[in-house]
Amino acid sequence: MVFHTTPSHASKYLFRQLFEKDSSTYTYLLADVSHPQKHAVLIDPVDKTVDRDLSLIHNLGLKLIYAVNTHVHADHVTGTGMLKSKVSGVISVISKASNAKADLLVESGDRIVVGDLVLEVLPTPGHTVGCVTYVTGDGPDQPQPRIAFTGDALLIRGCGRTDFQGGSSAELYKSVHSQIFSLPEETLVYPAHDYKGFTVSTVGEEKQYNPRLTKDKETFKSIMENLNLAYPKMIDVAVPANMVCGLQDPVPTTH
Ligand SMILES: N[C@@H](CCC(=O)N[C@@H](CSS)C(=O)NCC(=O)O)C(=O)O
Repeated sequence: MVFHTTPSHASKYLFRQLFEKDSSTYTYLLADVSHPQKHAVLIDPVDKTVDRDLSLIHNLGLKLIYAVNTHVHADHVTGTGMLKSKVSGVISVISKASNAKADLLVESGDRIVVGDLVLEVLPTPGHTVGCVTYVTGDGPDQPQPRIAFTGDALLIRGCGRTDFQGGSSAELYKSVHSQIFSLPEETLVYPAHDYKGFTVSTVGEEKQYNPRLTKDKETFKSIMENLNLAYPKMIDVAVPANMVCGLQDPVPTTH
């Protein structure tokens, strides 16, 4: 149990931060363990680590309901399609704005409900057109402080690049400031990647120390135009696959 919850909720929700080392991707497992069936959600699963994640879910006695993506990833294939093929009833989720296929296409203000746990959808385009942040609800029965799963919009002391998939530095600046930096300062920030060894931050910390997003908009745009990053190695495979959630409607295996 890692949530910094009030004592009354300390044993209600389960949270795990999982890592896929080849793409430095974080996957998050959340569950309402007070729910009779222990409903669970995976955020940003990776194909290579689906078996690890399912083994954990099995060990913990959880029932996976949702496999959720923050966006169409360019550096790895999502595990969403594999999860659907291995666990019946799993609902794949991505934003409507991503133009990708999934069972549930979410947009601003939508809520994903997992037991009593609520994930609210905040539109945070800029790294890609369809990026969203999922933030836990602010009701009294929700984790305290709130938790924001920012995908690649906001990384710890960084942010997602804006040079492909409809990326826009001006849009990303607006998204982070209006949607994420407006959350309570103590809100925990859990990104989709980390390349520096960080695991978690807070909105207040990023508002103070993020070396890109603390700058004015024009300086930010200039920083983003001069990152000179190589394209992700898997982009040509990952983007088309992730437009169908890895494998949206898998053909059942016959033996
Ligand atoms: N070397 C990796 C890709 C690294 C990279 O470009 N990361 C993206 C997020 S995944 S599309 C990014 O936005 N990075 C921002 C930054 O400042 O590093 C690979 O080849 O896969």
